[in-house]
Amino acid sequence: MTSTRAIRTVHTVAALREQVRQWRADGERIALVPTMGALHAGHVALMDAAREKADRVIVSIFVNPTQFAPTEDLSRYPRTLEADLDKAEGAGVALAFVPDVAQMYPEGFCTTISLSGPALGLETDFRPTHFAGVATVVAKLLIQALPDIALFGEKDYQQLQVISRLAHDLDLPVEVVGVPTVREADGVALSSRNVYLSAEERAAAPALYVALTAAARRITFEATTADAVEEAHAAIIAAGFELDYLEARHAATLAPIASTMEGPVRLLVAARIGSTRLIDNVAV
Ligand SMILES: Nc1ncnc2c1ncn2[C@@H]1O[C@H](COP(=O)(O)OP(=O)(O)OP(=O)(O)O)[C@@H](O)[C@H]1O
Ligand SMILES: CC(C)(CO)[C@@H](O)C(=O)[O-]
Ligand code: BAL
Repeated sequence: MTSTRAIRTVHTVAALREQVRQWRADGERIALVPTMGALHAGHVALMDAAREKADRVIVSIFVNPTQFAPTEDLSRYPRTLEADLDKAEGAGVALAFVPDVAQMYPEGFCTTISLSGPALGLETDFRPTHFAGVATVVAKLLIQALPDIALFGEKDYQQLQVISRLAHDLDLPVEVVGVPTVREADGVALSSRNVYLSAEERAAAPALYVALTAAARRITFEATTADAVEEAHAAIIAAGFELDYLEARHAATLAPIASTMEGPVRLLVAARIGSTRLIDNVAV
């Protein structure tokens, strides 16, 4: 069957590499936007930023099993490939790389990346195997596509710092670019997992961003982080969430930080409401 789409879809590393080889021969600059699909306006912002910085944009769509713990939502994670291809095409993406699990993890696959630094604490305290899975799949994608730049959302702020460090430490010849979080009008960060929220849970969801921005304002005044974090903690619990973490960290290293005198501060939160786990973060 011949596709009528302007976007080309490939499923194998060999086909991805052949397309990249042709573009490189034409002297074109290439951007990669890694995703797990279920694309929304947050992903489109990454693609738009990629279009501004490169001649050709590749989006990868792969729900990576190795970053999910056995108890997590791998089986129910939203999968909307046709709508995703429409959105990517609308955003001017030239190529969708849509591998299956056997393509990414063939029989006998047994290599993972071991992390420290920005991977310590926060998400890792609650999803201990998560970043090893993310780092391994992102390293594979970067080596498969060899883009000039790769774009990631600040919504997953710890992931962005882990990947920046990974690319630097492994001398991957790619510039890692962070893109600001796209939010709903009420402040809720767009996320594929928002579809899990009931109407009542969705109504409570802005509490995360409201509490974070209030804490950021207070820290700007007081310099110290502890009291503002405690106040935000209480506000989020009062809104009906169970808190995994709410912490002030150094914006680049993600080391714990007590005051703005020690460096730039980022506030990061993960909280659960019903069966949904949301994350968010703001700069101070
Ligand atoms: N609201 C957003 N603003 C900017 N970037 C985003 C936003 N949501 C996701 N991204 C980025 O899109 C890329 C792909 O993310 P992913 O496919 O996991 O989507 P997601 O909405 O974050 O889903 P999940 O619910 O799994 O967290 C990541 O770099 C992520 O940070
Ligand atoms: C970077 C990523 C595509 C790796 O699977 C994923 O963690 C995501 O969507 O943020
Ligand atoms: N956007 C992060 C992917 C995950 O939570 O698995």
